Amino acid sequence: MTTSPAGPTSASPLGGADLTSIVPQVAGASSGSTAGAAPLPTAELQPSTDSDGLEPGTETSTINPYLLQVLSRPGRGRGVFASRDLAAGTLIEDAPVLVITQKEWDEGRMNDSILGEYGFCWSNGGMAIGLGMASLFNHSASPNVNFIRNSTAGTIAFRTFRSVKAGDELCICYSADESKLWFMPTQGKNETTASDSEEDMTAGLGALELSDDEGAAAAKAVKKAERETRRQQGGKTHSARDQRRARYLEKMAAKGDQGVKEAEAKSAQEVAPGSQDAKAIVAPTPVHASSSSSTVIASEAKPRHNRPIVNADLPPPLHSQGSSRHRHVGPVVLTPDLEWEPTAGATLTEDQYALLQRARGPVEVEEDADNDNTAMMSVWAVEVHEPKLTRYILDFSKQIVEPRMRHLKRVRKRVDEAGEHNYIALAMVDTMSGDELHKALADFNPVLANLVPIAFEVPRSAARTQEQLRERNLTWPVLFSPAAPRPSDARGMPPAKLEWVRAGINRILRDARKAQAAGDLPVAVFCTSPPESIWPNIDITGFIPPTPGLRAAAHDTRVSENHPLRHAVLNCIAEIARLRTVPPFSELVPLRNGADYLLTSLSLFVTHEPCVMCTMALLHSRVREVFFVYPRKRAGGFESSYGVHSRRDLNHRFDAWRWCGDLVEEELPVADEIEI
Ligand SMILES: C[S@@+](CC[C@H](N)C(=O)[O-])C[C@H]1O[C@@H](n2cnc3c(N)ncnc32)[C@H](O)[C@@H]1O
Repeated sequence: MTTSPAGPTSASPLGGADLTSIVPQVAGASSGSTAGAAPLPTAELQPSTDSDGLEPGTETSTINPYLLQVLSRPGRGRGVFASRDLAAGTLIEDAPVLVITQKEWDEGRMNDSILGEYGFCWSNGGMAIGLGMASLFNHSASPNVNFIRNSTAGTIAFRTFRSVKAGDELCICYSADESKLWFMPTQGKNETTASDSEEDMTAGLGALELSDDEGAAAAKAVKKAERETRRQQGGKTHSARDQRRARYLEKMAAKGDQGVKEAEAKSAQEVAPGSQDAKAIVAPTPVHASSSSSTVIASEAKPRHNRPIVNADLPPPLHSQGSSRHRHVGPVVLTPDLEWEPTAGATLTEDQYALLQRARGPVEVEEDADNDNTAMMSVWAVEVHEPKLTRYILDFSKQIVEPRMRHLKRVRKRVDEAGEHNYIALAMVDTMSGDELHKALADFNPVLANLVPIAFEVPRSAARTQEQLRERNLTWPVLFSPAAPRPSDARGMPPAKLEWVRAGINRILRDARKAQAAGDLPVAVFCTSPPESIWPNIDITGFIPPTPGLRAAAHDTRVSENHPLRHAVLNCIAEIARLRTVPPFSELVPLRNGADYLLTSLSLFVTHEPCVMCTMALLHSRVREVFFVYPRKRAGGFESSYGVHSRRDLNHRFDAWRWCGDLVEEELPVADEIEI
């Protein structure tokens, strides 16, 4: 294989290094998926110079099995190009990196040097300089390459995520928000820029504004706050949301420049809660994610079109494969887990289990009614004296559609001294009189004219337990329809779990207070994989073990992000979704089908009963249980009549528990008092 004639320039972090020295690494890493892609003879590797205004003279030859080329383009310098068609999902580069610690980076003022344009954010706030082709991928708002950092191996893998034609430039996305770039991106062939996008017509200009100039950023935020105030003074009616936002900006302004910058950065921030700092995103580095990470995903695969690119070549969008479809990117920085002291004891005392109260949805209310063996209803039945009439009577009964009788078996046999009696249930007593039924039978078939309707008291519902079945069959045989096993109260909960729940509740209350102090609504969430010591018995309950170590915390950011959908629960689910796309979570193989829904077998703590939208999101994510403090009787997802968490007409149900114990922090506003 030929050495790059252009090689690295003096401005390159590679210095005078010979690129051939990394070829074995690249070839080795790629060969697994290259199947027969032998390097072409050098004669065929000549870079194209005839189109696209490519500048001759600076190109390399192809240097790896995928025949990537380095070509220069006016306005954006060198870039990486495909010299042959590549299928989606092709690993085109697996580049080793040089890691520079955060201290070295800062002390060496490397951000201000040429390296600042080439560094990838790395774990623990460090930066990495990618060898091989890694540093030469240009930015595109509609990239065709994803990259995944692996801090353990010290490499960055670059993979096409849609098919690429020979001659296409291979681009990654440095940031979905082009206003955070430190240069004015130019548009490549067949590329969409942010400024073309309907979403953001000013993104290009934003790039100029977001320099390192702190004064400009602060001035911009102050202007925004002034606009907000002017709007308020204009005598318009303002929503509580507008007012909260204005108060938030005022608060930030009162904190001085730093506060204004924070507010500005937060509004602009697109990374998920939990990602470390917004500064890294606006810093002049190709920061494809925010700073620190143990192993980090990078590219934002989402193009800036409104519609996702649909391409038959796309690899399956499994988050377990690490191909992120998610807008949020950032490092794996897990929020600390709960600290708790498991208490001894086999069972909870009466006082203890009263600390948790089930939020009962409509199904449970219905099931409670079903549990009442004395709940009866009246039906008309006829006794069949001549077996040959049975068929006619059953045909007649099919004409009467009565949902309230669905749980009844049609025929009841009874044996007494006089012999065997067979009765067939036909209609509800409250829908017709005995005479009307008699006439209907005769009209249906004259052979039924002699039948006399008899009123019976029968069970109102199917049997949920074997015991109920025995009991109810004594009056009339009913169907057996066992209810999902669900505790009616916390009595069966292990005492250790109660302490764990207490720790979770204390934590969200503290987080809510912090959110409130920062100007947001005091609503906080913590979602976690419960410790194995408090799992239910897997063999009996069919409990799917949760993803170990997976956890996230979030709070409501509707005020600070000025966005109506940034509810705490949604923020938290989004963070879990993001975490599942990055190692180590992306590398875990689901234990069984359905085991890798976003919140499968996870527990979630939330200060306030979630709204219906958030409850539905929890249901879709298959959360296992939710603990909350403040109910929202009017519009909550649990305690209102919606009872989203436990409906028979939805395909998942989960437990919702209200914490009724002491609160470590002084009380937060109750849910119906804050506008959430
Ligand atoms: C990581 S380097 C990419 C390789 C670089 N083009 C080179 O020649 O070394 C990042 C720099 O490339 C340039 N660049 C990347 N994408 C660009 C784009 N879409 N438009 C203009 N310049 C771009 C910017 O100057 C940026 O600072």
